[in-house]
Amino acid sequence: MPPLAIVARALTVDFGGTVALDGVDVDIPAGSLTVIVGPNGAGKSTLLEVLAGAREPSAGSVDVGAHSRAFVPQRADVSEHLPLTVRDVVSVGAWGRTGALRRIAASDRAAIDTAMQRLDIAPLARHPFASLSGGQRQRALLAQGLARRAGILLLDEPTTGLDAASAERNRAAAAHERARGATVVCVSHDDRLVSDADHVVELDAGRVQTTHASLDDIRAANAPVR
Ligand SMILES: Nc1ncnc2c1ncn2[C@@H]1O[C@H](COP(=O)(O)OP(=O)(O)OP(=O)(O)O)[C@@H](O)[C@H]1O
Repeated sequence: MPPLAIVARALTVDFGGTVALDGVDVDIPAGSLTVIVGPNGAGKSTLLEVLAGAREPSAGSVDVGAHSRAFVPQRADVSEHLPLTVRDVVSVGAWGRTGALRRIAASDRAAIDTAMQRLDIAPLARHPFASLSGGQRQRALLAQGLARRAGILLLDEPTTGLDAASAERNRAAAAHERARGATVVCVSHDDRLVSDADHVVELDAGRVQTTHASLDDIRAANAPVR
């Protein structure tokens, strides 16, 4: 049994009568690429938010040990009116390491530059974030997550709505993070990303249906990937 980066037990999230998660237990192996799959409304994004520490569950526990976490939601939570450049938005990723009011270290600046290059947004560094297209914003937010250099990187649908080249770039970024030693957890409907996974968690109606070591495992079990 490999060491675990995340141990979640009996997670329940109740949105005032809508039970999004209903007693979910998940173990995420350290250093794995885990993909959470399932139909619309299954509770995937809610589970990712709870694993990221971005949402308190109604009941249950999440243990990440000493790992730091970086969470990349699907959409930007950045006001259109804030005069932030793309580089500013990516730099927020380093705040998790330095604190917002401390000087950004040279190693953090290098991580910010590398993340922007990896997602091919370096030419947009000085552009206002609000002027970016949806796909460009998604890449900037993923770059923000990479700049954090966290032990656990949680990505909500990192390839949805992107052109083929951008989707491939984001899959490569996830693979690179795993190769760096990070534990990467994605919610995705992307078969290619699922086929890269070491571990697949299938959710339906707020419950874990099955966990699989890989896409081949799912196919062998005849379970459709939705
Ligand atoms: N903030 C919220 N308030 C109330 N209900 C919510 C909220 N967020 C999610 N839900 C409900 O919780 C359930 C699970 O939603 P969630 O977004 O986690 O599903 P999902 O599997 O990520 O779906 P999709 O594939 O469509 O993104 C759904 O019934 C949804 O309507």
